[in-house]
Amino acid sequence: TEDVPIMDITTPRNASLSGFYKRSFAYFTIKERLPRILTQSIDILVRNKEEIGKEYGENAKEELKTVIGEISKLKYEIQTNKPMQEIRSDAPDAKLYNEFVLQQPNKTYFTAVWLHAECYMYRRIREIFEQTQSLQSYDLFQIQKRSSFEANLAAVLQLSKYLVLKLADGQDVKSEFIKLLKLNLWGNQCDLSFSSGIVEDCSDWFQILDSLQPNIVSDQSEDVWSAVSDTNGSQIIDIVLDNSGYELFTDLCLADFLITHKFARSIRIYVKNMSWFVSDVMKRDFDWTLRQLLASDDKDMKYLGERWTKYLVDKVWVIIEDDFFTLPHDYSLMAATAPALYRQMAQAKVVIFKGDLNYRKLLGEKNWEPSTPFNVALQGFGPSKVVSLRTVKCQLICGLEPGVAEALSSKDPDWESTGKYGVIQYCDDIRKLD
Ligand SMILES: O=P(O)(O)OC[C@@]1(O)O[C@H](CO)[C@@H](O)[C@@H]1O
Ligand SMILES: [Mn+2]
Repeated sequence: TEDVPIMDITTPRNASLSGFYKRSFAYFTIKERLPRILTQSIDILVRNKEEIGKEYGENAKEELKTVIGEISKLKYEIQTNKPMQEIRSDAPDAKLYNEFVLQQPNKTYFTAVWLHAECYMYRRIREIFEQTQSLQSYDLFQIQKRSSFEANLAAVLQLSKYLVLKLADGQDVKSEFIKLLKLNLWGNQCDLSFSSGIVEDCSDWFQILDSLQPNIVSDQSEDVWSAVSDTNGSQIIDIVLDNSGYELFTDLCLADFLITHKFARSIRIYVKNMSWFVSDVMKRDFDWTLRQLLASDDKDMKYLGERWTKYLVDKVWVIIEDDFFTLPHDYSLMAATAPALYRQMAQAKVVIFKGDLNYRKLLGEKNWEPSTPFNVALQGFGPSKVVSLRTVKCQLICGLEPGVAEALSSKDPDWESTGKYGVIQYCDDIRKLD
């Protein structure tokens, strides 16, 4: 990357995050994290070659060689700051990608908007598998996602018991809801693109929930409660998922609680339709998780598996796959790019967005002045009431009291990229843009 005109500065205020700013987490991600994710994926393919051959046929073993070559090539293109090429695919989203990249002023990995470059990398991985005969449906990150769920079984077990015994009793529903909301927030720490494939055990959250309160740097859980517990109007709640494993389990517990206490008649659950940011949930991860619960020896886990399967059968829970969630577009572009999805979300009482990537998309990947109100940072996006549950894993934020960001930076300079802090933010007065 010697000949790249990277600026040795932090991200200027109000600029888009980009690898162009050397003193940023975006730069670090493109330089170190993304290539590492690709290297580790190759290792996993090599290690599982025989297994893959058994499952996908002998031809798959041959095609794996091509796949590995293509992934290495992608890694080289990133590291040497090449321009993002056209995606060669007939899939409808490929056309949108190609048009989108073409419109951007900066097309190389380090100079593009970070969100665009990072989404594009995962789309290219998809393209590599699309071009094979035998590995069309292979999910590069499946092994990691599954072992992360397994590594967190203790926490899943603990939460199952709590949900079945305690949260069903109807005592102090409000405080139980807020507790579950916070538990769900911290579940977002379990993200594999962050731990670069290293599975972490996030058990014992209930014990430490109170002690984590100071780390919620913007906490609008009271407002979330008011919106969710409103029994007038729409009784549909939307959840835009993030990661598989323990986080997904906490999401389903929240969705379960909302149904049990009649805060929603139905929950629509949005998933990714390709392997995404390593740990993000696809429909098949969701189904696999339910199968794990159904097959469990633990009676509470099994019971939840049965109840949730019934919710799906009865369409109390509905899983929705939509291309929009794997496009590089931020949410302010949803109304124009995916109008049907936008109208659908407008039917919801609230839409809950999970995680850091969704937050980046909500804020348009812009380095806002941290005290900017959430409703301004949303830049006109607001099909309905918007909730964000996000642990802070990269350098953008809004809705903080003046001085909070500065105080955190002096106390803990890396505070924005560790996932140690979190926000629960809410907006019901969208500023419409003209
Ligand atoms: O959306 P998630 O799972 O909470 O986080 C996704 C994430 O790992 O991807 C980005 C960088 O690769 C980071 O901003 C963030 O930490
Ligand atoms: Mn994720």
